[in-house]
Amino acid sequence: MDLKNLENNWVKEFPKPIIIAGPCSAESESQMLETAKRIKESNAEVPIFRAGIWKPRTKPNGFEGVGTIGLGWLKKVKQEYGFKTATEVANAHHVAAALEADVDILWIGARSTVNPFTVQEIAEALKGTDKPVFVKNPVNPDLALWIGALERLLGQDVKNLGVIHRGFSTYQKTKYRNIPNWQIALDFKNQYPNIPMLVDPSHICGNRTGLAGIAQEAMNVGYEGMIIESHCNPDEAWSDASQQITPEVLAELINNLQIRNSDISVFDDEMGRHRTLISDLDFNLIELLSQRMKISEKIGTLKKDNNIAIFQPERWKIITEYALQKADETGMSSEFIEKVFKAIHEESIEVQNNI
Ligand SMILES: O=C(O)C(=O)C[C@]1(C(=O)O)C=C[C@@H](O)C=C1
Repeated sequence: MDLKNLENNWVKEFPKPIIIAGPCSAESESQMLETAKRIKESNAEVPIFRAGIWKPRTKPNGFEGVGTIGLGWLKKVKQEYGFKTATEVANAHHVAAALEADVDILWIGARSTVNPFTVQEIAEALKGTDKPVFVKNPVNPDLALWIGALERLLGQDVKNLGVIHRGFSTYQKTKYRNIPNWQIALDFKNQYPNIPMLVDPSHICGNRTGLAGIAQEAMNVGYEGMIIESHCNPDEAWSDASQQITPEVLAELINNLQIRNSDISVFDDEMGRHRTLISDLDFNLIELLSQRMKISEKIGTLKKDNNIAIFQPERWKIITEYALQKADETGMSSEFIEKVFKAIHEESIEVQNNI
């Protein structure tokens, strides 16, 4: 059995988009029940209630979760409000306790996905379970590590799988807590269209204002749903207060989501024409790039014969400035053109280095 052949029929049990919502951490029975009640009363379609029971914190002395007592509260949420329940597991003890408490859905967090020993331990503890298990992307942008974690689960006969895109750590200060790096998630989706992918706007944004935008972008590219943090009193939350929203704000966010149709055949003719044009342009782009690299090779030979450094910052500065000016004139994003030209320059230097 291969990841590509998994049927993942468990998804069909849930309305699309699948929404998992609830507090970052379970704090008390009353906090859990009030959050659950208000999500229920908001009438948003949320079939699964989440809560962190064990919290991996960056530094010691932070709130590390209430532990197993919280599993009883999750059970109450299920009994009183009919939600399925979900929590994160990070070692074999967590798995044993969560299975014992009949939590319905489990996920492996981003800090665990990076560690093959941890993933292997969790996978072995989950051996043969038919509960759905989600794997969050690793904190570093490594697609193979993400896929490897799923393979470890499948190796233990865990066949109901899903993934969560929660963004990637970066040292740079950005408007995100974890930069989305959509391309990695889309590469995953491309390779494994049969594995449901949820977005985690809370961890990508780290604040309340960006959540709706990220959730919508994920729906636009065909994600199956989202996992999002909601707390009855977000400002007083014991963990990640700045990214949690009330159940009422959550309901508004869900109700405003536009869900797109994945079937493109309705536009067959028009889409076909546009796609032919794009194919032509792509062909020309590659032709031009190839011509550019051949000229770079000639320059490279001149440089080698005359013992001149390959990297020429003055010339490169002129090229970049011109490209950015053109980007502006044609209404394209300067970040995009900068990225493209950096990639071209890198390759050009490589070509000259190989002479
Ligand atoms: O103009 C040159 O010297 C080149 O080799 C070409 C080129 C480029 O690809 O544009 C490559 C390397 C230099 O750093 C600057 C420019």
